[in-house]
Amino acid sequence: MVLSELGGRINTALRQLTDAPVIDEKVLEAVLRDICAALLASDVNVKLVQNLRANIKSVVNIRELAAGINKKRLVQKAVMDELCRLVDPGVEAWRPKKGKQNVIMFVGLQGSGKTTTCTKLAAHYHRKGWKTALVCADTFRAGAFDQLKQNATKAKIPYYGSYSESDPVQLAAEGVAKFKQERFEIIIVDTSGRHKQEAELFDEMKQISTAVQPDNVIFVMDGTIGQAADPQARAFKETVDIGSIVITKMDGHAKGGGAISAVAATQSPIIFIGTGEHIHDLERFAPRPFISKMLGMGDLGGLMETMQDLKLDQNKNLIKNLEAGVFTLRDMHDQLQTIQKMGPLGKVMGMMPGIPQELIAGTEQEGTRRFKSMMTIMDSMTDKELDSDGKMFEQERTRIQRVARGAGAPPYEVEALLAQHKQFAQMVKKMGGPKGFMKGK
Ligand SMILES: Nc1nc2c(ncn2[C@@H]2O[C@H](COP(=O)(O)OP(=O)(O)OP(=O)(O)O)[C@@H](O)[C@H]2O)c(=O)[nH]1
Repeated sequence: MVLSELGGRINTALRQLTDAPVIDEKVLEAVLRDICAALLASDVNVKLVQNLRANIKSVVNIRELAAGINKKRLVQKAVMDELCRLVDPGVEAWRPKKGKQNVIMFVGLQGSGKTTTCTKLAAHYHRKGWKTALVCADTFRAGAFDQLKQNATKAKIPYYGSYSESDPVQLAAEGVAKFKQERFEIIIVDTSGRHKQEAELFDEMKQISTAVQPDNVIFVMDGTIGQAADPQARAFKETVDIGSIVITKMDGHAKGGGAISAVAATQSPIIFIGTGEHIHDLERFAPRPFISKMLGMGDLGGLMETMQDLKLDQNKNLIKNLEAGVFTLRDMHDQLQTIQKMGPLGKVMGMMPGIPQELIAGTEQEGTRRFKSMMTIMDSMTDKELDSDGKMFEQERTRIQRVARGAGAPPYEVEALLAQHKQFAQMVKKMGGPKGFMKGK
């Protein structure tokens, strides 16, 4: 899962607030030190980390806080707010307009994932009912047109390109003109990349931009890029008017922090992240849900969208329960089962509230093992237990022993699962109800 290790480390740092008998400046210092170290290890830009630390310290002035104020919650909130600010330039992301010919131009270095992301984005809009087309203006890399053609054909998306025309500006202009005339609503233009920020690449980008007059320029950045992200993003921003960012390769072991900090350099919002090589491996990005997911707190909005996209109707009960602010052990059990149906573990997992962070971290194999162990524990519960809020385990602790025996697992694993469930049931309760998060959906 994206940045799950960073999320885990930040959570560990924050746990010091719970463990300390009194929260004083020393404790706050230790928490901030560990959070900053974790961010730096994930390649988040050094200056941004320094700002984050200073901002939190200015909000949480331990010595001057009045008695009775919940310091732990104050620190947690300040950390959450600052992490969100890190990925939020405070600019509203561009949105295509219905009934208009929206031209989107992709830019980025070679191999950053432009061509792949163009098709992913086209497929995304196509799924949502927009009349979408692709234009390949990458004449630099010989295989680029074939790659786009292949992906577009698979996704049933009309495309334009040429094997013989070598002028990318002309190709782009022709393709866009053709699709505009045919009243396509989303016209995505793929451009070529180069090994590094060369003058030639930037000249070409400028010329294409002048020729097609894009409504939005998307800057595609490789998530594994590290601290080099900052100068790269600045160089692109100075040449073309970047409107939004997509960060790719955020699956696997990408640290991601470097690319994420590019938000500050470009002052442009990240709109999607790429999480794999397949056409559906594109996740919508929004600051708060992303941070919430990174910290293992789930992303209900993203989850709902994915469930709708994948037409997972069998989860009607879960949706009903979530809306009512209820989250039983059976809901947790069903969530895990749903993951199995959704394909590779870890893909959708981070979006699901109630899925322990430890399950997401580490390799696919480790995840699968932990996943199976949780399923076995829940399969050893009775129907009454599964449909409950888990309190009966606290009241009758022999139930824990019985389930552990049945699952062949140590009792502490059962307790860990129950603790996790409790935490998320509380969160769901807050989000449900008349004013809750789900009501805005
Ligand atoms: N794992 C993973 N791989 C990705 C992702 N996005 C793209 N890739 C892979 O990255 C490689 C480069 O992607 P391309 O789309 O060809 O990159 P490009 O920016 O168009 O490259 P040029 O046309 O040479 O400029 C391909 O092997 C893609 O499959 C992603 O989100 N995750």
